[in-house]
Amino acid sequence: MKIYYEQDADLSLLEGKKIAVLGFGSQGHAHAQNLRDSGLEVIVGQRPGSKNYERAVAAGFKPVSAAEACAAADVIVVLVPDQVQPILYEEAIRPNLKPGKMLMFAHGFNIHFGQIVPPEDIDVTMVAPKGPGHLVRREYERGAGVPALVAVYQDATGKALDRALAYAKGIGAARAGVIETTFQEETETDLFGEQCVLCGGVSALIKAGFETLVEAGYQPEIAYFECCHELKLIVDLIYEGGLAFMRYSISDTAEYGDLTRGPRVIGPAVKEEMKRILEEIRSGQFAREWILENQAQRPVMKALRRREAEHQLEEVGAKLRAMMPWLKK
Ligand SMILES: NC(=O)C1=CN([C@@H]2O[C@H](COP(=O)(O)OP(=O)(O)OC[C@H]3O[C@@H](n4cnc5c(N)ncnc54)[C@H](OP(=O)(O)O)[C@@H]3O)[C@@H](O)[C@H]2O)C=CC1
Ligand SMILES: CC(=O)[C@](C)(O)C(=O)O
Ligand SMILES: [Mg+2]
Ligand SMILES: [Mg+2]
Repeated sequence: MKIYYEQDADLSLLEGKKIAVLGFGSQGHAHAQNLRDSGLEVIVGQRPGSKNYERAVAAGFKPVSAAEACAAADVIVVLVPDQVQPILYEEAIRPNLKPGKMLMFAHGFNIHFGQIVPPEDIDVTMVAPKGPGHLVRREYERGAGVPALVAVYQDATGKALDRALAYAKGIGAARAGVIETTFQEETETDLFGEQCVLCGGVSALIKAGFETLVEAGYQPEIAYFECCHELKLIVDLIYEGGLAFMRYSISDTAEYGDLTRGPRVIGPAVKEEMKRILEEIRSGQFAREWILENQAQRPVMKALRRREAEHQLEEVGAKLRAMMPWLKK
């Protein structure tokens, strides 16, 4: 394993270069501001007429169209949603690629699954933060950083890795550690993580626990505090000191229940399903499904989003969170 830190990255490789950050959303707003605060020159490519445009202006940028940003830039970072990237690539990016420029991503989906095929005379790299965009900004501001993965898909200049590492340093990731990987490994592990553990697995676990208690006649408010609200407090301990520190902090009663019951909840059947989901990712089956879903104007996504929003957990949670104004961001 190769992991890089601040001393391994040379910011001067990007000094005097123009970096076009396309998109001012979750990752975009964080990368643009962190890079600028690191002393680098950033051009924000953001279409007008949206909240994100106003946010970019409020942050002191002068947003231009994606095409204009790409034409002016030496480094182009694609931080619009994955499903939008192939369209933006054809319309605004490809016509403005010149030999020696570097095209960058924060996730490998479109390159790995062949939705974007760049010309051979440019560098193609990735710096993928292992955390949500808003934390990429928040951590940077307090002198810390969110770890990231770095990968090189094409090295036309011979300097692709060093330039990508400079970028990783610019967004603050090198403070926490930047692990070298490939587009394939990043794409497959990122999709697996968000589907099975971080987002899909956790949401399903919370809902199953909540529903079990409510169906047994317990108060939904108590079920919410127990199975959802307190999760953050427990995860914070794991984040700080691993499972051992979490188990040190909880009662012996909780720890015994954890050790004996946890593996029954997440048993062999769950792991078997995880393996099937991983295979769908590796084979491209998930990618095809998601690409077609977008082409069909997202019928499944819309139906599922609606159904989720109507879940009792969300209703009860909104009511309880309103009484804790300090949670609001
Ligand atoms: N979210 C995260 O924390 C993480 C994301 N990533 C990766 O980073 C990349 C960006 O993701 P994320 O930050 O979530 O993206 P967002 O959904 O936050 O991106 C929103 C940005 O894209 C613009 N945009 C959306 N649709 C269009 C369109 N049709 N044409 C032009 N611009 C559009 C938005 O502009 P407007 O306001 O005008 O709609 C806005 O600037 C992805 O590759 C993702 O996989 C990687 C790690 C974590
Ligand atoms: C936040 C993150 O890393 C994710 C879950 O991979 C994503 O938003 O795609
Ligand atoms: Mg991720
Ligand atoms: Mg992801």
